Amino acid sequence: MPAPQEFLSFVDTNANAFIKRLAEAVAIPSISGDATHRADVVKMGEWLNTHLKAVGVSTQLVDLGKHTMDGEELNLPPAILGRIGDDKSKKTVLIYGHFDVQPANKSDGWNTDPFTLTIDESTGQLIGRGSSDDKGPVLGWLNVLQYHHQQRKALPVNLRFCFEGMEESGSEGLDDLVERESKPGGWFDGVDCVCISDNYWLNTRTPVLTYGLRGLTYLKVTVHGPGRDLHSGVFGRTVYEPMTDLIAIMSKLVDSQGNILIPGVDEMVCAADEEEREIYESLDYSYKDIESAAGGPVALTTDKVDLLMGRMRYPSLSLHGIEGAFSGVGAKTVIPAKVSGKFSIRLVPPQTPEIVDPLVISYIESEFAKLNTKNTLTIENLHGGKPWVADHTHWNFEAAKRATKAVYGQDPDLTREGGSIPVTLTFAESLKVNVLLLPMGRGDDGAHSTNEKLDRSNFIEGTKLLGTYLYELADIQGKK
Ligand SMILES: C[C@H](N)C(=O)N[C@@H](Cc1c[nH]cn1)C(=O)O
Ligand SMILES: [Zn+2]
Ligand SMILES: [Zn+2]
Repeated sequence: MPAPQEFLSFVDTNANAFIKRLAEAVAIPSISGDATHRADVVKMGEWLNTHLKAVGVSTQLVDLGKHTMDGEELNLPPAILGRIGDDKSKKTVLIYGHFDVQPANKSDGWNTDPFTLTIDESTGQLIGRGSSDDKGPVLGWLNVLQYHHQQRKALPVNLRFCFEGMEESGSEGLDDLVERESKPGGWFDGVDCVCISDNYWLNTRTPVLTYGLRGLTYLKVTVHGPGRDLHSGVFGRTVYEPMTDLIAIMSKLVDSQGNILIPGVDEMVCAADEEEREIYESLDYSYKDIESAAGGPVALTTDKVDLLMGRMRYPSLSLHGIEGAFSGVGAKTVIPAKVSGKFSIRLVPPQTPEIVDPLVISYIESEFAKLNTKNTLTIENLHGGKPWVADHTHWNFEAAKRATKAVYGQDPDLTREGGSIPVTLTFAESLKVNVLLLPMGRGDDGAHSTNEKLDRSNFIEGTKLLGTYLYELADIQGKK
């Protein structure tokens, strides 16, 4: 059953109202990684809950308990469970998304206020934190629901929803909820497949369906030294300096070509054979796509297959920052007393945080011992998640492929995503059903970066894609 023309026209007619609603969502700075914004994450969840109920979804806010962040005990933002439809003759689809965002400050290099959705009329870009990751896609589902509710049209499938406010900070508390609700009688009982719209096309031209995600382990290495910050003129060359030790350690984790220097980590992943390289060769991609998305001529190689495998099928280690170091304007002559280096490793099968962390910790400890310093070292895991790979020949993918062809007039590329969505594997394992990633945004959206945007056409055609996918699912031969 193709999506009704009336639905597609409704989306076009209401495009401006949908953008206005996206602006409301972007205006709530729901930054999960910043304790001072925890109330905003809760507010964003309440906003979404209200809008879901307004389009006919029965919802429940679920308390996920507490957690500790930067030494402070905080309430986790409630997750939202939703349901609409209970027709036994229809398939039941679980939709996941997140309403938290990454931090953003104008001073990071944004051209506009990150929490004011700015419409660039010349490019059609909707610029603002969360526009692409993941408020745009989440609101895409609201747009689809609004048509069915307002026009009193039955949905072609039953829907279940799971929205969280901690995805950007390790999805704390969510695995337990998903496992509990996947049991007989639980909220997700009877789910036939899962759809997540929370990643990106590879480029700016070709829609994709995604069948893999990298996992993640995020670590914080702290070097503790003197009892307080010191004057470098008074103490320079007389004490062991924490920053010097930390930089020595951080410089031994990865080289400038991206090779991970921790013994055993890169080696854990087998090399691709010629047949596998051909899969990457067939994707619509070039080093120019990565350079234009990155905003500079910085690709590690011009070999497209090596670039794609670097993003999708091999692990990567990135250095993110140093807490406690002097980073303000001016030239403060300080020796920081305690500094923490933060880095993460994107993991691919068979790697998991449990397997990789011990290798990392013992390597850092042995490198630290070689420094012969009197400073001390601690290592913490801030959060993590396992990698995930799905069967892309499943009817769930076939429905999404037909929907893509119908909306965009072209077949999607099949990709693995370099980013992580920790709960994906939990859905796959707890529900034992196929999970599909159906992204809305483009490869140059700048998720997590400055000037994050979602193209107007991706928001509007992406809404059509999500709705059309539900109609194709209803039609396709599969379970039910
Ligand atoms: C792919 C998804 N939209 C995303 O951005 N996931 C994050 C998850 C995360 C983990 N730590 C912080 N955020 C990512 O891949 O970085
Ligand atoms: Zn993100
Ligand atoms: Zn996301």
